[in-house]
Amino acid sequence: MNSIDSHVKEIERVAAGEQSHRDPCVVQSWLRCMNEYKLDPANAQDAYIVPDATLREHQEQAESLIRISRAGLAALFDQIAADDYVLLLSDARGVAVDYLGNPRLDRELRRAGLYLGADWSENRAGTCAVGACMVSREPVVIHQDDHFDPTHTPLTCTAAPIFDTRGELAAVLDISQLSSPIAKTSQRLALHLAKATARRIEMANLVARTGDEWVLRLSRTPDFLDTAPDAAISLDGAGRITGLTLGGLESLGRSLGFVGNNPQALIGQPISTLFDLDVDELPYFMRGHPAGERLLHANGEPMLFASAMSPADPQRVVVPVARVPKKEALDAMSHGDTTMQSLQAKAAKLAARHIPILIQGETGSGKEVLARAIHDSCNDGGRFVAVNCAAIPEHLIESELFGYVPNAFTGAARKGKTGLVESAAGGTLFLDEIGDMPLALQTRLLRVLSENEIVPVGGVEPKQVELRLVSATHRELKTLVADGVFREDLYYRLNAATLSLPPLRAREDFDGLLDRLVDDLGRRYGESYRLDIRARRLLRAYAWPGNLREMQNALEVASALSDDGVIRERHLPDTIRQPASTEPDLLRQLEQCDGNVSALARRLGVDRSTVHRRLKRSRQSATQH
Ligand SMILES: Nc1ncnc2c1ncn2[C@@H]1O[C@H](COP(=O)(O)OP(=O)(O)OP(=O)(O)O)[C@@H](O)[C@H]1O
Repeated sequence: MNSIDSHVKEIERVAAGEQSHRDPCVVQSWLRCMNEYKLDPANAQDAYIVPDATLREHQEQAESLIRISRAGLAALFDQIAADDYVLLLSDARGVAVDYLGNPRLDRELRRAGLYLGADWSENRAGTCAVGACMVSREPVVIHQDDHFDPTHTPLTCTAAPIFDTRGELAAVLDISQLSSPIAKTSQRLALHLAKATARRIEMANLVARTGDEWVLRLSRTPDFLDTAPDAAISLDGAGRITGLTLGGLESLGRSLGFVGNNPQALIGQPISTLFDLDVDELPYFMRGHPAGERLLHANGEPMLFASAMSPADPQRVVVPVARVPKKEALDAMSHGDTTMQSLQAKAAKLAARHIPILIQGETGSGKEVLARAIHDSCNDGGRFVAVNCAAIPEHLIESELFGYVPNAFTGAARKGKTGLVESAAGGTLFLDEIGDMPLALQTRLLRVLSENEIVPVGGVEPKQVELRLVSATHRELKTLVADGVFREDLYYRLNAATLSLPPLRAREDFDGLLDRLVDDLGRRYGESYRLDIRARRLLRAYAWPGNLREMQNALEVASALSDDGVIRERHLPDTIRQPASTEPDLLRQLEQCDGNVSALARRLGVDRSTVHRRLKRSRQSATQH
């Protein structure tokens, strides 16, 4: 009898009621496969990967959990990658929506179903770790011939459930290997790691979703109370339990006997049903008090150590713009965009010396923010003085910039006036729209740069000024030189150190910027806002001619229109909500991303193969027309 036959016979004997040496969770799953799903163990089926469009739908629904889980999954993968484990995050329907695996094994992993988009629901795939975990809501190891379908018996798979803050199954974390030692005990460490990571993800999810509530983190010992607690619960202002990390709480409850059979039933109950604790006492359990003394009691008995995070706890929020320490202002300008990173490094070096800097970039791309960041990054005590050359009437620019001596001209103040250049002495003069500066003044500016001196209107005595000049323009200065309206010598003087800000549509850190602006709005209005996936996709797909300023305004309006803090498609301006781009539009958008398919894929929120497919279609339709 070959091994497949003996495997099938064993399952049939178990189904007929024979005792088995297998773990109870395996036996129960086999019985479900035979009796409920009517699967045939002799009928081997290949792993099933859902179509791209279906996968995207699953990913969109799990979007926030995927985002919150990412750091935990990456840390886990680092620990297990050397042993050729793959890591799958499956949603509550059993479809792998996130995946980390060794690209070297890509083809084998895909064939085995250890891959993005694989459907591991038990009624389709038979006994498997994801499927059994979904049904039992318990961590499981399904090792080799524990699998029901003979196709999967080479694999070893370990899964742990991830619950949402109300105790519903949200996802399953699975780590698997294509081949493994015979002994099932070889997977003990894998089980421990999967459980620990699932707890961390539940914890991160609870903290991320309860911005305006208290979070009470619980631990058996004081040692890791603030850094790696066992479980957590969230509490509203009246001290009622609004959410919990079910996996952690169950395991604590089991060992301490304090939770009862069903921690989910705690939702809505006052915290006093669990511990001898009142909401007013929570501040005592915050960081700053010795961890060893933050001990919770139940019925007078010491129970668990606790660490409370207040709704305004700085650990819970992204550092707001206003609170960015000045020295780090330059770093805070981007969130992983490579062009910005090299620009920031260049800016930091230039700022350290008094070299004139020219910032180029489309309107609203952040030229003034960059100029301020340069000033703040090495503030030597002087002021940041911003002048918009296009906004001051031409006949006033000279006196505004250079000041004037007493009674210099009719209507001038009797005591004279200090010019903006002089008031920036020791600091930074920011000349916005420098392309609009009249020619005569350009000559005087050149003198400031080369001689470090100014002569006020009506005066003869030059005054010494040391300052950092940062200028900005959204126009092509070279063209202005060719047209004779911008001095060539000044152009060369400024052009030596040019910083070109990328437009928003080309930024690789688009999502980071978006989240940052949404967080900033939340802080400004004391609310908590988030974007739903459709709104996010529309924002990604839009071309943003007005760059960050336009995005900031759109989000400001959308957040005001949202009733529950969720920014949805209908809250966005019409210009952004217009129907999804047509195929010829796609070519235009590709151009805007400098032909970079990965950048376009990120912007549209789809994968690269989808972009390639759509581009092929649009090129075909372009040649047909
Ligand atoms: N890196 C950034 N992160 C978040 N917001 C930013 C960033 N850069 C700019 N902004 C926001 O975008 C808006 C436009 O920025 P800024 O005024 O610096 O642009 P600009 O290029 O100088 O515009 P213009 O050409 O019209 O003068 C501002 O409200 C600013 O707060």
